Amino acid sequence: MIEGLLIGVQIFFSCVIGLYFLIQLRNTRQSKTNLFNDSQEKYEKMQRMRYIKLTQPLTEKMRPKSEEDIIGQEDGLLALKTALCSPNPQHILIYGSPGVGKTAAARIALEMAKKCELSPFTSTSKFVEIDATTLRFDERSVADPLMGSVHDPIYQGAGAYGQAGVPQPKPGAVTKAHGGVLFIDEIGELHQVQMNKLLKVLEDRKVYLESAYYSSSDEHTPPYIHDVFRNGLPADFRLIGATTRSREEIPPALRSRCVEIFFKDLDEEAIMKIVERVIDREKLSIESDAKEMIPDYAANGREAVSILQTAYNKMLYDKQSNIKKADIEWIVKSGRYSKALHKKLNTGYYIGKVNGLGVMSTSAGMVLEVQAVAKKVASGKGHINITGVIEEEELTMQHSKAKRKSMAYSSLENVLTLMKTQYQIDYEDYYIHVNFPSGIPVDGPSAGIAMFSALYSALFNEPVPGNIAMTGEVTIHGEVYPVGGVSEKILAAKKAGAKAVIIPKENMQGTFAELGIEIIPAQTVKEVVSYLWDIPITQKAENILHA
Ligand SMILES: Nc1ncnc2c1ncn2[C@@H]1O[C@H](COP(=O)(O)OP(=O)(O)OP(=O)(O)O)[C@@H](O)[C@H]1O
Repeated sequence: MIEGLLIGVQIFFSCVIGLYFLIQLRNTRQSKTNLFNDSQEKYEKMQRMRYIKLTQPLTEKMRPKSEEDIIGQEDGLLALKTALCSPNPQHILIYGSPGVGKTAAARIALEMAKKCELSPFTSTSKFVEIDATTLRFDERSVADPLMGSVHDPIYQGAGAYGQAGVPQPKPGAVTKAHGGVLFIDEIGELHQVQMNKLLKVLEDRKVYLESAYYSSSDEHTPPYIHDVFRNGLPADFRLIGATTRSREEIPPALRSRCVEIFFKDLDEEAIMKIVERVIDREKLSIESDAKEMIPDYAANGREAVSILQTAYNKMLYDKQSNIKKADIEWIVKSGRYSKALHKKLNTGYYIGKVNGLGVMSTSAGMVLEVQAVAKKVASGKGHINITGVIEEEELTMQHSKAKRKSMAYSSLENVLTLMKTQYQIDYEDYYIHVNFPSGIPVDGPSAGIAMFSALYSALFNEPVPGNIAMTGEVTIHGEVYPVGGVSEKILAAKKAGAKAVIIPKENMQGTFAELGIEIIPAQTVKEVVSYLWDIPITQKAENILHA
């Protein structure tokens, strides 16, 4: 009787367990069918999407394809080729404004290096492009498209590796670029931690990934995974970083590992060539006054191509047969393009007005006007005013931040001291105003001699020739100290129509003779005065200067 009862219970439980597994099996089948149905639906949708194609935008079509297509960047392109077409290609940093051809030139330079016998690049070398502004910094490195990451079993659900409890490495851009070039656009925006990791990879030429789930003694871990964790993922590439930031803003550790190349801002001539190239290739019909307007409003190559693309679309929309001046005027107005300032120097003489020279954050030179007025007032009632300069600057040091008076502001103080000690002008008896017009905030010491000359001209009523430009730092003893970016400044002065440029003697280089403009090296402000107003330098002044 008890035996019969036990058998009954056994049969009952067997039925329950059998039923349970039957339901499980049905559920699994059901979810598999659902998964496949869902996936099939998505797959079909994707196939339909692949048939939809918009035509290639002009900006894409007009991407430079060969060396000849890069306009106005001969020096930059040559420097790129030299760095890459070598048995030991170098890492490169390219500085330059947006849309001046940095990315296009880097691509072309790699293509040329691939054909160069000396270089280790081969036809399979890849150009991997990544934008630092879109690289999100993830402290846990769960997803790191630059360095690569590890999908730990807890993150990846029921995949084969996850089920086996094995961490799965995901190669990043540094590995994808192995054997080729890794191009990082806007490299100056890279997070500090990512920058440090990148420097380490440049050193090691491989990237090490870590995971708490990796065990070197686990026999179930496939050999590929052991190899990755033991020897790292290969990452032997050449880095080309592009940035619109200035050299000073880029970490010195990166700069010291790279050859630095500067791309120029494109002038009207270069932009016109780009415009003509697009018109030619696309067989666009455009009236000549419409064409001539474009370089006045396009600040770079990308803008030039984009204005043309919009003009072409407008022409089609209006059912016209050619692009007219009115179309470009409409684009300029609706796109809020502002007219480029191509400063041209005048040949007249001016009191209290001097052409200084500066360097923009993009390393291009520019002419900066410096104005000064000086009016004698009752003794001790003087007032000093300086406008158009940055008043204070913040310095970031290794472990702290500090503030100081801007260098342009300090330069004026040097000039005032000089006026008092060497020219017996007590500024407390004068109303003095020095102004930098044009709205560009000025800083740095290099406007020193321009400020000095403008103030000297205003104080002594001495007119200054309008076709001379100058750069140099002034000390309180009247010496002219060297400054940066002198060749870019000379080129900017030449483009603006200057007859001569005064520069610090220490900055003088033999190659300046090829620039086709008179260069006047000056060691002291007395020499500047002597050149501008032909006042002989007295032995006395020399003695004061070198005391
Ligand atoms: N120097 C140039 N010569 C010929 N075309 C140019 C030049 N500069 C820009 N262009 C045009 O502008 C487009 C964008 O240029 P590119 O992407 O190389 O500029 P970039 O300097 O890398 O800009 P960004 O810093 O914004 O990435 C090119 O595809 C090309 O059509």
